Amino acid sequence: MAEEGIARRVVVVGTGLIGTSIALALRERGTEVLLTDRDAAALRMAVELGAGDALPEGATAEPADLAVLAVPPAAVAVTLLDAQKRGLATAYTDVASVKAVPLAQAAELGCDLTTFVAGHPLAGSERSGPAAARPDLFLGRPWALCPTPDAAPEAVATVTGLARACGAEPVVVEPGEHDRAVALVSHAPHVVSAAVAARLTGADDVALGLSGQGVRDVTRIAASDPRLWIGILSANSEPVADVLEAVATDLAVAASLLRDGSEEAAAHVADLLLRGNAGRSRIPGKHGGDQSAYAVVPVVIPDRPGELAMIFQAAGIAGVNIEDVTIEHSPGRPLGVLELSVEPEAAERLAAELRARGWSVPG
Ligand SMILES: NC(=O)c1ccc[n+]([C@@H]2O[C@H](COP(=O)([O-])OP(=O)(O)OC[C@H]3O[C@@H](n4cnc5c(N)ncnc54)[C@H](O)[C@@H]3O)[C@@H](O)[C@H]2O)c1
Ligand SMILES: O=C(O)C(=O)C[C@]1(C(=O)O)C=C[C@@H](O)C=C1
Repeated sequence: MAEEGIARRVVVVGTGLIGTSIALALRERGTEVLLTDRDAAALRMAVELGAGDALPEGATAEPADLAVLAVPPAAVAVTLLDAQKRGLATAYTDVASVKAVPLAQAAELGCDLTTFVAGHPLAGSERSGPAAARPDLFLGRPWALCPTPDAAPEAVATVTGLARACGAEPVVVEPGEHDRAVALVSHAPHVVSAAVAARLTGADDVALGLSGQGVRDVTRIAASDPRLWIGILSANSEPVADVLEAVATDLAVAASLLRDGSEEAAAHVADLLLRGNAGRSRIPGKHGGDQSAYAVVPVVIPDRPGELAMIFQAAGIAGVNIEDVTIEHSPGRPLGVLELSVEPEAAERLAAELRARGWSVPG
């Protein structure tokens, strides 16, 4: 170990979106990374992206400090068994979106659970494969860790160090609790997104042509790889079904109230919308903070090269840290609205600096 909890040499098994993103984040910190994937093209691309070197065939001369198994949930247990038989590393972790089933499979296969600490970074994308990988994917995101009672403290320290090295916040949670939690905040939302997107398969050109940002936001994750997601959902079926049934009840009640058409019925629909506002406001912002804690400074920006860079530079000159950024494009016009989230006390200073430099800052 170079320093406590920080691995010097890491093997990444599975060079898709998550494995390559972890490898890139580690490479930025100078960690030696060895890569392997059963798909030769995915491995080659990860190597070309600078994520590390290909792991030589057969056992490595000296076990790495850590092997990260970034394969689909159904492949975690067999991949762990194989990696442990090859003596790839002194500690092992996975990144699968579901935890209880792969852990039970690993125990059943006779894997060594003293060196394995199951993990799950809560960051990703609707895109798969190494081409979509980013070293900053995990910055400020939670990274669930589910050590079993058998896990050695050294293995827990090494895997905690991996999460921190990728810029994430480790959160220790029991596997069953993890799976129920992600059913609510990740897996059921995925199915709901797919159900909304599925309505569009029969949409005509007029309807599709009127698509705004709302439908794009609600359906972004519906573009994900169905093979990966069926593996996730079927390994967490009961908790996901519980959430989907509750959502389906809300939707069925809303539909019947809308058909009713009375003022009283509309008030009940409004109640669902208000519960939606309340639920949405409970999602933590960056670093687990309250997202409503930031003030938003809107800036009208012409669609010109270098515009964003100049705005960020002006924020730097004003000594204002930008916590988050969104861009709303104005369809068919060479304009957009940039929304800069900043600490409330910095909002006026930033607005004044930007106005002084000629940008339009409404409000
Ligand atoms: N996609 C996300 O947003 C996301 C986020 C967090 C965690 N995860 C989890 O990360 C894991 C990987 O997902 P991904 O999005 O990177 O998928 P991906 O399809 O981009 O990459 C998976 C890689 O694993 C390889 N692979 C599959 N089976 C293998 C095996 N038996 N041995 C070696 N390599 C094998 C594939 O060839 C592929 O390159 C999954 O367990 C998933 O649940 C995904
Ligand atoms: O942002 C996305 O594209 C994701 O769907 C990422 C997301 C999530 O639901 O937040 C999806 C599955 C993972 O297990 C972790 C993260």
